[in-house]
Formats: sequence, structure tokens, C-alpha cells
Amino acid sequence: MENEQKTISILGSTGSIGTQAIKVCEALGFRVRALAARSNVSLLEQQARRLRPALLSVSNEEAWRDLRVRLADTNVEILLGTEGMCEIAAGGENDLVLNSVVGMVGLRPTLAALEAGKDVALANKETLVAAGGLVTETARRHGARLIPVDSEHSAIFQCLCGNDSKDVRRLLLTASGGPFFGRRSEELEHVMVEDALRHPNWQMGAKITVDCATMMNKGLEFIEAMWLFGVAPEQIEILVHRESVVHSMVEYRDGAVMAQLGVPDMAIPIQYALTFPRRLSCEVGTLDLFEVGKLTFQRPDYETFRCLGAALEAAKRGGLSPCVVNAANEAAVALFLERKIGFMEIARAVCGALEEVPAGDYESLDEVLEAARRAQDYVNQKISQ
Ligand SMILES: NC(=O)C1=CN([C@@H]2O[C@H](COP(=O)(O)OP(=O)(O)OC[C@H]3O[C@@H](n4cnc5c(N)ncnc54)[C@H](OP(=O)(O)O)[C@@H]3O)[C@@H](O)[C@H]2O)C=CC1
Ligand SMILES: CC(=O)[C@@H](O)[C@H](O)COP(=O)(O)O
Ligand SMILES: [Mn+2]
Repeated sequence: MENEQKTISILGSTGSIGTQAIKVCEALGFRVRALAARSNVSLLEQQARRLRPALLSVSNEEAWRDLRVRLADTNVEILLGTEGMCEIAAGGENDLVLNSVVGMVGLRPTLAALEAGKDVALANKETLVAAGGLVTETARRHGARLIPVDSEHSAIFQCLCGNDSKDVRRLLLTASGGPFFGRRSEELEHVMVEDALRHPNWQMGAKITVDCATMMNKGLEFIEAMWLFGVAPEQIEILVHRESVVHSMVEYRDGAVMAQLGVPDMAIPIQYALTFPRRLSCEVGTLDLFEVGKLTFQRPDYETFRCLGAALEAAKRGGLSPCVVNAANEAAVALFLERKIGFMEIARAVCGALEEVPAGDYESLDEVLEAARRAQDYVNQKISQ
């Protein structure tokens, strides 16, 4: 059957991934059961009128009241906060939950979906960075699947073709290098928010775009790959590939290397996550390799992009260390976007948190949330000094 109907709930529906996912669902004729966002009530209202979901959720009370007035003529139920997202995620009618909220706030809804035995299409990489052990163990226990949406992880997932990770020698994770690749740290002290938001190849939300500029995004993706594919840190190599055409590769133990290539358009990995294991036609441009001409690969500059080294070190230390660097980064990027700190302060905050915030092993979600709170407090205190 070309178009098997699925019922999807989308967390983060007003964002870059969320809006593209809605287009994909509409093109495929999938039913959208529920939508969640933080506070963009005007876009949520438009989405609700077009898609007629049963449930909506927003994260603050003012937005919740506003949306209830806006949609008073409909029978859509409007939920509130992280609890609202968890209720949506665990809902009985979901075939799949797409988690595309930004930040660690996505962790609890991911766990709620998995605990209810629901498959999760995961764009929200912070979920796996903060608590990869807890999340993968929850998925295993409840027989639910995590399907990657992040372009590199979708590429690896496609290159694995169902092969076991024991056959994998290395994952080759590609990085664009961001807008500042080739620059030295002294040249980056005074760059502006607008400069950091100029990604060379992708249009994305503000937080991930800044993460690409510091290369923290690749550090987060390194940890995301460890959990998704069950590999050790020594088995992942990061290659700067300015063209963003090879989305990542798998090197097998017999030396064969499989790569996934395509135009840099998130419609492809989003659709694959929603239709997996089937491939359906998708309205994206064709990759013209004559136009691309050549594909280049370089080593990352760990001296300038210190967030990358901090994330890799956290990955090696394990326990709560990845949670700490992630939470410190979230806090620092928010301050940078508010123009309260400079660009290079982000790396100082992340590296400082890695060394100074206690991060042992953990067993519970509460310990993860507490470590994140300590890291955020560390950054906020450091900035106010
Ligand atoms: N954009 C991309 O191409 C890619 C993104 N990703 C990952 O996907 C995730 C989303 O990225 P992106 O779409 O770019 O981000 P955006 O900033 O564009 O969108 C974020 C979404 O999350 C919602 N949101 C933010 N905070 C909360 C909250 N506290 N409660 C509920 N909803 C919240 C926003 O709602 P509102 O609009 O109301 O603020 C919005 O819908 C990130 O983890 C990112 O790293 C991964 C690969 C590629
Ligand atoms: C589209 C996507 O998946 C982003 O994570 C993108 O890969 C960011 O690019 P870089 O981190 O390689 O700059
Ligand atoms: Mn990515």
C-alpha cells in the first residue's frame, strides 16, 4: 500500500522541524492527533484550524488562556505545561510521537511516550544527551523504538540497513563547521548574534544554529550517536565536510564504508522517520553532483571550538557529565541570544561547568533534573559575577 495512514502527535509543532513535519504529514495524508508548543499561540491556532487535532498543549498559563479564547468555537482540548506534553505523548491513539521541541524540556515527554510503548521520532537531541542511558533503557523495557530525525543520525540509521552495531568499526559523523570555520578564537570574541545565526547550509531554529556556530551541535550529536547506535566514543570520528551533502557514514569491520547523500533538506529525514521502513516520494530538489563538483573532508579545530572538546570529554566521563554540559550550554546560549554574554562566553560556561559542577553516576530522572539545575545555576551565577 503506497499510503498507509498513520496518526502522529507533534511536540514543537511551531518550530523549524515541527512546521516541516506538518507539511510532510499533509503530503502523506497522515492524521495529526495533537500539537504542542511553548507560546506561539497564533501559529498554533492556524495549525489547529487546518489540521483539526484533538489536543493542543502550551507551556505557559498566559498562552493557555489565550488559546482557549481563540479556539472557543472548536472542541479541541487545550492542555498545559510539561504535563500536557506528557499526556499527548503517552496518548493511546498515537502511532508515533515526533519530539521536535528544543532543549531538555523534551526529556519527560520522550520518556512518557516510551513508557506507554509508543515509538518516538526524535529530533530533540538534548533528550539523549541529558539522559541517554535512562531513555534507551526505557525504550528497551517497553518495546518502543527511537527513530532518528537528526540528519546525521538518520543517515547512519539508513547506512546501517538493519545491520547490528557489532559489525560497525566506526561511525563517520560529518559537520559543516558552521559560519566560523577557519577562524581563530581571538577573531570570535566580538561576533554578533546575527553572525552566529548565519549557518552556511541549513535554515534552523536559533538555539541549534548557535550550537552549530560553536560546534557544540556536533558534540551533542556525538553523544546522541553513542546512545542511538550503541557505540563507544572511540568508534566515532568527526569530519568537517563544508558541503553538507554527505550526511554521515558507517565504516563496517570489513572496511566497507556506506554513506548517505542528499540535498540539505530536513524533509527527507523527517519523512523517513515517519514512514520507516518504507520510502515514499518526497518533494525535494534532486542532488546534482556535477554542480557540487567535489566533496571535501577536514579535521575539526578543537582549539577554537572548545565546546566540541568539552562534549567529547563529557561523553568519555559518562554519568551526569553529558547532562551538565548540555544544561550549561542551554543556559549560555539563551544568554547569548539575549545579548547578555559574548559568543566565546558560551564555551567558557560549558568548559567551566564540566570541571566544576559535580556529575557522578545516576539512576533516576530526578538526579538528571537536579544535575541540569546545578549546571544552569552555575552558568547564571558565573555570568552575574
Ligand atoms: N531545525 C533543524 O533543522 C534541526 C533541528 N534539530 C533538533 O530539533 C529540535 C528542534 O529544533 P528547531 O525546530 O530548529 O527549533 P525551533 O526553535 O525552531 O522550535 C522549537 C519548538 O519547540 C517549542 N518549545 C520550545 N520550548 C518549549 C517548551 N518549554 N515547552 C514546549 N515547547 C517548547 C517551540 O514553541 P514556540 O514556537 O511556541 O516557542 C517550537 O515549537 C532541537 O532539539 C534541535 O537540536 C535536529 C536536526 C535539525
Ligand atoms: C540539519 C541538521 O541535522 C543539523 O544538526 C545540521 O547537521 C547542523 O549542521 P552542523 O552542526 O554540521 O553545522
Ligand atoms: Mn544534525
